[in-house]
Amino acid sequence: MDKLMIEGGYPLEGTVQISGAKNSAVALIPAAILADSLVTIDNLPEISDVHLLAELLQEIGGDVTLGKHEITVNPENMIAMPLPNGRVKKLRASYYLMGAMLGKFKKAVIGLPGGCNLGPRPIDQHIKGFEALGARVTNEQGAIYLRADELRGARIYLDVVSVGATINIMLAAVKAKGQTIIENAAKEPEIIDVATLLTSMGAKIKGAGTNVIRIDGVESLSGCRHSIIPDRIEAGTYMILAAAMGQKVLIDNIIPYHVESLIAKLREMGVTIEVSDDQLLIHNSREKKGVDIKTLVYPGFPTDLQQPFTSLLTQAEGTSIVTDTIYNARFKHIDELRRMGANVKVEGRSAIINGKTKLQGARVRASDLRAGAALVVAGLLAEGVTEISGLEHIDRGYANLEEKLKGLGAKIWREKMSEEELEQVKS
Ligand SMILES: CC(=O)N[C@H]1[C@@H](OP(=O)(O)OP(=O)(O)OC[C@H]2O[C@@H](n3ccc(=O)[nH]c3=O)[C@H](O)[C@@H]2O)O[C@H](CO)[C@@H](O)[C@@H]1O
Ligand SMILES: C=C(OP(=O)(O)O)C(=O)O
Repeated sequence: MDKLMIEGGYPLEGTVQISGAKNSAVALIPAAILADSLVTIDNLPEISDVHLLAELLQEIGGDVTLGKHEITVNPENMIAMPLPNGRVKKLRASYYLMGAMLGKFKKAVIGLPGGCNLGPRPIDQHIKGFEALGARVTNEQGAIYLRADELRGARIYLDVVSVGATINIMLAAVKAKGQTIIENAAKEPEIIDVATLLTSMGAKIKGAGTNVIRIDGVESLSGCRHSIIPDRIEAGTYMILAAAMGQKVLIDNIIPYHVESLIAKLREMGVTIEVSDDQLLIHNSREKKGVDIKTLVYPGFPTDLQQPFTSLLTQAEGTSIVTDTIYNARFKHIDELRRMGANVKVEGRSAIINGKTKLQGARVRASDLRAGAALVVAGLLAEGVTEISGLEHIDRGYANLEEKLKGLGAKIWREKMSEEELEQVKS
């Protein structure tokens, strides 16, 4: 197992290319199950979640070719093979196999998903949707069993605005008989991306990106080619890094409109940002003001950027308050930031940060994907060397992190963990 080593204090300068969106890719790959012929998806990020999903599609008989930036899926020989254990537990998005397999085969057995441990992450709204479409859903020893004689369109009001439930219901409904209406749907750009792929396959979907989505079921879906949108969370992470340590950093291949809430907050802190069609130029300012953020569903400030943003706030003057309204326990990075010298405390759903503080390199552990991003930001800011374990989380969502950061001038490398360190991580 590797650890990430960062020698902090070096300014960042240059251009970083943003990869395709993780949270699109992990829904688009399962969506390919629904087609009758070859689906090709490009601008694919090189992340472990993509590898796991490719392997899962192979487990159910898919003919899958995974390249560096492209995946092709031939679903012709797929079968409704149960997937109760193994890889499904290693990522969150394995829950999309439920919607896609139910939509295609009218049955599926899928283990409960894994993913970042951010406190409770129920899937009751996904199940409510599947049941409304006519499926019988049971939980048997940690695996979800879904069966339907036929799927019929229904009106489904989501009690909680959920990205996963919105996409999963779309996947199950595209081939159902009649019309499905999802009310109080999530509006994230990744939902539009999935609807775009399904539409290219022949689905009839209106309203993706608004809070009411209408789907008219079709008999069959065919193969197509699709290009994934840029990852707004990866882009946001590099924007935060540029604001923390950058002199002049160009963030390339993005949709600036998708990161407006972050642009607004960085400007409020005193960071200068020039916006063009598919790029952002970030100039660092030495003095940054503290700001408050509250995470909200899109287009509000994304919960997935809350953790790296907290590291940046340790460098801002005054008190900042970060409140996460989506996940109440998304603060596992705070103890690690304190270990590095940050003056932060957690009260209820908020982290209170007093800046500006000098950070010191330390041995820290990434408990989840964006906690890892927070520690990378802190490591680049800190004096001395920071050692980050828990890299398997970071590798779920950041494509070529070291190469991208080295290209900007960071001192960052991977090292094998010693036997003693491995024992410490396990205990
Ligand atoms: C693979 C993927 O796309 N992951 C993203 C997705 O996760 P995910 O789709 O799992 O997150 P949701 O949007 O579903 O969750 C939002 C909130 O709704 C709650 N909830 C959700 C479903 C449900 O059936 N019942 C319920 O109570 C959750 O506990 C959470 O508090 O959106 C999150 C919120 O933007 C992001 O942090 C994740 O990066
Ligand atoms: C929470 C995240 O991922 P997942 O839902 O895949 O665990 C994330 O991308 O920040």
